[in-house]
Amino acid sequence: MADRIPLMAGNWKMNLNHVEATGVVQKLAWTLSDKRYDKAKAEAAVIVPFTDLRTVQTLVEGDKLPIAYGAQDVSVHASGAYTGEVSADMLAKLKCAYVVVGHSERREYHGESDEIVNDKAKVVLAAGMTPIICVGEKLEIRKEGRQVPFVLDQVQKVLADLTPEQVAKLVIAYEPVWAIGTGEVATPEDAQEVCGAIRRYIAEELQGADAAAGCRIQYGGSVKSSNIVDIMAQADVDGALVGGASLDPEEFAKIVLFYQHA
Ligand SMILES: O=C[C@H](O)COP(=O)(O)O
Repeated sequence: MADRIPLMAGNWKMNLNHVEATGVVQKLAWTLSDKRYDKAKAEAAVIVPFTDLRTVQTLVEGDKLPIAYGAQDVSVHASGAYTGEVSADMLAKLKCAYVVVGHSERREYHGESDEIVNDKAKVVLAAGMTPIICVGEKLEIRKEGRQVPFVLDQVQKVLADLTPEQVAKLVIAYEPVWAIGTGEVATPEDAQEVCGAIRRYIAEELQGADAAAGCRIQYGGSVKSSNIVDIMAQADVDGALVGGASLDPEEFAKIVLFYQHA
């Protein structure tokens, strides 16, 4: 896995208000420190609702916690009359390290296309943060055995016009939609098949070998402490985007600390 430090990102989705966030982040930090967490072996991040960001920032900075944080979405617009939107500069001002773009729930419920996801990735990069760009196929595509070409087509579109240097630093999350929140986890081999194909495609067809070697590719979909070790044993899986299991700080800490059992 070269020198790519695995990224374990907990996507809280629309769960945990800012008061609850304090307790969860503190408990996560205590548990990690208790278990001698080593930042060089895995990076821990929480991807929280917008309303939690300032609280999490204050906690992380104040107590110097070894936890990165970020947002779940961003506007493509820089500023102006876009009611309800949050700009990349606003997130950068809150010192977000990461911004998730193109999550399948945004694609499904808010009609986000690959082109919008590409625009969002660009504004995140321009504001100095790292996008976690989500791709993944629905069940019918998987049943037809078309998951690899389908996801590579998404990858080509969401990475359009990005430079090799930008791609080397970003994160791609492969999340088969049929495995999200369903308890239906892809096998480690399923995850490797698509993550490996993404890396080869970037190397051979898109931004080149250095970009492919630097880019971190996560798996997401019903990740738990009981399956993370086998998933992380795959050559092209550089971490996980974790939904439900990240709401429990003890369970999420076990996922971050997967390397202690690898
Ligand atoms: O962003 C996270 C994914 O949607 C996975 O969610 P899940 O772990 O609850 O299946």
